[in-house]
Amino acid sequence: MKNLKIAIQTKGRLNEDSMKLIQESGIDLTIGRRKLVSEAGNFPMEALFLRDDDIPQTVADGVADVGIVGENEMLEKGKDVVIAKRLGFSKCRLSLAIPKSMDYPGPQFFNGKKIATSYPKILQNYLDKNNISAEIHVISGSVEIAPGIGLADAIFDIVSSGSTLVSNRLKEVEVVIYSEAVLIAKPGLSAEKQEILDELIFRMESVQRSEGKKYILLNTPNEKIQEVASLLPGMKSPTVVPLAEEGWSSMHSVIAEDDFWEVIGKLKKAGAEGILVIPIEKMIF
Ligand SMILES: Nc1ncnc2c1ncn2[C@@H]1O[C@H](COP(=O)(O)OP(=O)(O)OP(=O)(O)O)[C@@H](O)[C@H]1O
Ligand SMILES: O=P(O)(O)OC[C@H]1O[C@H](OP(=O)(O)OP(=O)(O)O)[C@H](O)[C@@H]1O
Ligand SMILES: [Mg+2]
Repeated sequence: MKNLKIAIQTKGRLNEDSMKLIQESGIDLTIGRRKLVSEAGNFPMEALFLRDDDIPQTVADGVADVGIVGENEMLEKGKDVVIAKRLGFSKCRLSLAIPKSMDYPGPQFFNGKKIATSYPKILQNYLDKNNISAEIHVISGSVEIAPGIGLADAIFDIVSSGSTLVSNRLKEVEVVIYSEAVLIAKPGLSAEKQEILDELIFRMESVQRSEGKKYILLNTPNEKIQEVASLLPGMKSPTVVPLAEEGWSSMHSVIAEDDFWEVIGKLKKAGAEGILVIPIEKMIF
C-alpha cells in the first residue's frame, strides 16, 4: 500500500498538538532531532517536517498529500488545497491594531496609513472590500514592535490572549478573520490515499469526541434509577446493571467534564453512592 504523506510543522506552535493528535489516533510517529522525514510504524503514513509557511505549497504541489497548518497561513498562501477537517487547536484571530493612545473612528482610520504585517494578501483583501487605501509593509516577525519604532502606524497580526498587544501599547480595533489549525488536502487524491485519509479523520474524530468527557459509574437504589438517569443524559441512555445486593443497581454513563461538578451534588442528593469518574481515551459511535 502507498503511504499518505502528511506535512507537519517541524517546531513551533502547531507541532506539539499535531503530533499529540496523531499519536492519540494510535499512529506511531516520532520526530527525530534532524530527521525530517519519518515513516509511521503501524499506519500507512509518512510525515514530512516543514516550516508552516511551506506547507500549503507542498500540499498543492502534491509533494505531500495532506498537511496540518493554521487556517490563516492557508488563506494567505491561497494555494489549491481543501480543508479536510478543522482541528480545533491553535485558535487565534488576525486583527488590526493601533497605538492605544489614538482615537479610532472606524475602518477609515486606515486610509493613507502604513500597516505592518506578515499577512499582506489577507490584509489587502480586507482593505479592498472596505475601500481603504493603505500602504502595506511586510515584516516576517515581531510585527507588534513596528508602531513603537516608527516603522508603521498600525499592525495586522495574530492575536490570541491579547497580551502581546498590551505589552506593546496597542489596541485591537478590527478582527478580520478567525483561525484554527486545519487538516488540508490536495484536491483529487487517489482512491487509495483518500481511504487512508478517511481512516485518519475517523480516528482523529474519535479522539476529539472524547475530549472533555468522562465515564461515570455509580451505585443507586433501584427506585432512584429514573431520577439519577434524568441527571445523566449519557451517549444514548445510561447502562444499568443489577448489583449483587438486592434492590441496588450500578449505572454507567458519559458526562461532560464541565457539567460534572454541577451534577455531582444532585446525584448524591438523589441517593447515588460510590461514584467513580474515569477518563475516556476514544469515543466511537
Ligand atoms: N498566540 C497564538 N495562539 C494561538 N495560535 C497561534 C498563536 N500564534 C500563532 N498561532 C497559530 O499557530 C501557527 C504557527 O505559529 P508559529 O508561531 O509556530 O509560526 P511560525 O513562527 O511562522 O513557525 P515556522 O517556524 O514553522 O515558520 C500560526 O500560523 C497560527 O495559526
Ligand atoms: O495575543 P497573544 O496571546 O499575545 O498571542 C499573539 C502572539 O502570538 C504569536 O507570537 P509567538 O508568541 O508565537 O511569537 P513569535 O511570533 O515570535 O513566534 C503571534 O505572532 C503574536 O505575536
Ligand atoms: Mg512560519
